[in-house]
Amino acid sequence: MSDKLTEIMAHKRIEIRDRVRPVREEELSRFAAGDTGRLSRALRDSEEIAVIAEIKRRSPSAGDISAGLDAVEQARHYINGEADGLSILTDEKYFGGSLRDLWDVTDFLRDRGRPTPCLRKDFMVDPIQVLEAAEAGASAILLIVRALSIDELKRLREAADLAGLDSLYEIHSEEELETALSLDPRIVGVNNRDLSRFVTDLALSEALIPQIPDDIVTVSESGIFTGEDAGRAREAGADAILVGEGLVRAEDPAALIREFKEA
Ligand SMILES: O=C(O)c1ccccc1NCC(=O)[C@H](O)[C@H](O)COP(=O)(O)O
Repeated sequence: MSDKLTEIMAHKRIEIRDRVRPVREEELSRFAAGDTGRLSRALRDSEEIAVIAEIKRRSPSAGDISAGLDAVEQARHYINGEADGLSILTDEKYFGGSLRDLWDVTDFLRDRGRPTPCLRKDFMVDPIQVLEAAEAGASAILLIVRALSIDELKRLREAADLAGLDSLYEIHSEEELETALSLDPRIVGVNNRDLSRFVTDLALSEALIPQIPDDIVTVSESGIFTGEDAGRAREAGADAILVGEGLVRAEDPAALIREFKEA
């Protein structure tokens, strides 16, 4: 695992330590309500390349991106641009996010009558975080394959399934792809960012996405800024792109989402 990711995961395990407790099946399953797989369906149903638009104030690679960003206002731009899904970074220390952002955005979407699915983008290590995601209205969680043991991946997936949440398996190598494929994924995301050097390269999506079976929804993540980048991801066979910094810095995020979709 890269140094930064090791540091973040170690921090996360300490941060959640006081909240960890056994999570009962009934606590999770009351959220399932027959609507499992909302994110994977939304991404697959999109006629153009689907866009998951991310809310992110800062990151280890970019530093401050938009320290004062209002999560709901940003979500409003994304909805105006017809984003197919939203990704909300809930990690405070490294990304400036919070669970409050997730609650606020899902409340906003519900009030607007918009069912746009939200991904809780965080460093998941324990089922309690899956329960928190479901309580806050998320439709999906992130599982970073290189950061978790097989047992942890299975335990988190089981909790997500019980709560009716999709699991996005994030990979960065062929070996991680093999691991993800052994776990019957509905969604696999290729993270173009090398977390040890902090450089992004869409060539990774171009190499890995064609190796993913067609019945799995594929997402190209990180380092996408232009219509041309989105076109490269689409050419590689991606069903969706996940874009953070490019959209947060954009003067008109809704227009940029439309540009991605037209690429
Ligand atoms: O973005 C980082 O610097 C980072 C560092 C360590 C772990 C994860 C990190 N990013 C999380 C993400 O996956 C991105 O926020 C997401 O893919 C969007 O990337 P971008 O469009 O390049 O902002």
